[in-house]
Amino acid sequence: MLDLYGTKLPSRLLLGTAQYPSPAILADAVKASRASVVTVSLRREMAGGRSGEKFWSLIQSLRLRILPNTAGCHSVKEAVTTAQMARDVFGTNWIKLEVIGNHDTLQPDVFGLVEAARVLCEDDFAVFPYTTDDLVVAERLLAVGCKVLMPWCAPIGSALGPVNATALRSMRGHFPDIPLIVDAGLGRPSHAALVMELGFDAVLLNTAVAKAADPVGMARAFGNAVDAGREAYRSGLLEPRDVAVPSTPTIGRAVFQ
Ligand SMILES: CC(=O)[C@@H](O)[C@H](O)COP(=O)(O)O
Repeated sequence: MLDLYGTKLPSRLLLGTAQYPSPAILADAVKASRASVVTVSLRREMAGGRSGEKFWSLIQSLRLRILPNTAGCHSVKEAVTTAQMARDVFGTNWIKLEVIGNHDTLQPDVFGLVEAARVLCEDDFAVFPYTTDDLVVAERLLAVGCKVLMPWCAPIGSALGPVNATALRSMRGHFPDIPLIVDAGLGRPSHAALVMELGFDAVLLNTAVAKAADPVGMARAFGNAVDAGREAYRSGLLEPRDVAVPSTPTIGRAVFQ
């Protein structure tokens, strides 16, 4: 089972709740994915008025673990304040911490991220930092109290999939005991399977499901891909090699008449 801050979760898929064609499709997609955690944006809640209330009731009806996020925050102050409000609104100390540093790539401001994580960890938050695949930044996040890391594999919403699988592999190797969740940039179920085969503990995604022609079918496909990738990792994948190795025994000689 996936263990995040002492909470055991049956699924290794975390799903975002934005951009779905309708609330009903969102609910069906979440169920089809078998996700056990959904992310929710405080900004959306606050901006939504009555529709925000309905959305929140829907999310609650799913009876899943909620991971509020600080999506859209560009400074330490903004992210910390949003996290503190989210704790009150959603009744959880879990926070997916985003401090965005660049408008074009939506990549994290890793300096602000470490500082915001420090403040929030001191305030007893369970911080899930949305970060890059940089090992030094990862060390800093762990040093200030994060117990989970969430590296991107490509820019949010890009659907590019793992653009630097080598860096992800290296991250897994450096932090064998830290839960690592790939967050952002996954476009296809095969991308999710690939990062799970690398030994990542879970994936978090949104756009690839919400914007699919059939979000419910795509959610199911991602759920299956995550399971397949995890089982493949646990079953011991073969290392690729450059030379052929016969897969059929060739002892003896065939007799031709
Ligand atoms: C939903 C969420 O919390 C984000 O970090 C992000 O939106 C996920 O990325 P994709 O939308 O690229 O899957």
